Amino acid sequence: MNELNNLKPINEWFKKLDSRPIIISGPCSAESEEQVLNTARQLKEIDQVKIFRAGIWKPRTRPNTFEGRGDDALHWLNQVKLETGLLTTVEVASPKHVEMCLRHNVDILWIGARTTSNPFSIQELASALQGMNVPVMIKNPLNPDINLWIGALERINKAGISKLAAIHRGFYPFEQTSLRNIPKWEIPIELKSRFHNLPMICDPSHIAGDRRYIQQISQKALDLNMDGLMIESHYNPEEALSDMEQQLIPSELNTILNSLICRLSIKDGDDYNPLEQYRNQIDSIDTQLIELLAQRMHTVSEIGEYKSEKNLNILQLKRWEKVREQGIELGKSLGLSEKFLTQLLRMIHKEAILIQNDVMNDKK
Ligand SMILES: O=C(O)C(=O)C[C@]1(C(=O)O)C=C[C@@H](O)C=C1
Repeated sequence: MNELNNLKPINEWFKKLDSRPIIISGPCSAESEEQVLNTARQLKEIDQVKIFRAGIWKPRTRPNTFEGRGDDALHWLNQVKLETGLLTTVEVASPKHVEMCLRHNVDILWIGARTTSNPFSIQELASALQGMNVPVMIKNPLNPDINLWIGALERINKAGISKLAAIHRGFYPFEQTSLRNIPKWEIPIELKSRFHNLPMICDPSHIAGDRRYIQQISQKALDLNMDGLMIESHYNPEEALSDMEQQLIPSELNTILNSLICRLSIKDGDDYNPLEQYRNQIDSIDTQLIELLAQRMHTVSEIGEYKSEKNLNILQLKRWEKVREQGIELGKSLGLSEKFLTQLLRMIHKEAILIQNDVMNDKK
């Protein structure tokens, strides 16, 4: 059974997160104090940006590549908070990272795709987060396994984290594609349809791998009703030590954000329409209602045969009163109004009389 309890909408995580979509931005990695602060200062000028992201410990595919500045960078992030008022978020992959982030007042933690892929690591993080009141965002695992993603969300939620979000960053492509990661939009849609209250952020930078595609992926995410976007930015991407091609300078980010259309209402034809699910439920309930009514009328007809044979009255007042009373009593206890129940049962009884009338007339 799918279970995520007490999930809090992202707008309730912090007072500052009062608009939609939530925009998270900042460098792939915190490289130097100058880079972190310069980028943050430029991002602060963009109204929509509320959260500053930076990788501090970078789990890279191969060793001997830049793996982040580690603990020192936490001080730079604190500086960002003090100077710009932006909230901060950092990737954590071990209990030590969690402890360091909490000690340095990082506002929001995120768990990366590689970590989500490993339930052992997730369980260790869940134990470290037990009883903490810190928001956590969980990226999808590298492979398109929705259960692995759900499992990670459940483990962290079970540790008492109710400020929880999923981040869709696309899935590892086994073949070369124009995008760095395959979006497989059906997976976040399925996740959202299983957990309506789970905030969903899209990470267009990692899906794209190339800044040219970030606008269109961001728009698609918003069209799917996602709650926010995590987009990498760097004050000088040409000199970035990692993910150079996908980072935007803050002014480019601003242009993209201004071009995005945020749909406020759910329209027919959107790929994800929560109403559609309720309507499917209604359809299925209505089918059952009609089938049950048909069954009831079939029994009424059989009673009609019996009454005809034994020459009994169609109208049985005592029985009708009992049917009405017990129906109203049950319906009221389930929250239905007496007026509605009275009308409904009266209609059913009227139809029963008509059916029995027909049965008896046929027998004449
Ligand atoms: O119990 C019967 O005698 C019925 O025929 C069934 C039924 C009903 O619809 O519930 C129909 C007519 C009677 O007046 C009372 C009840």
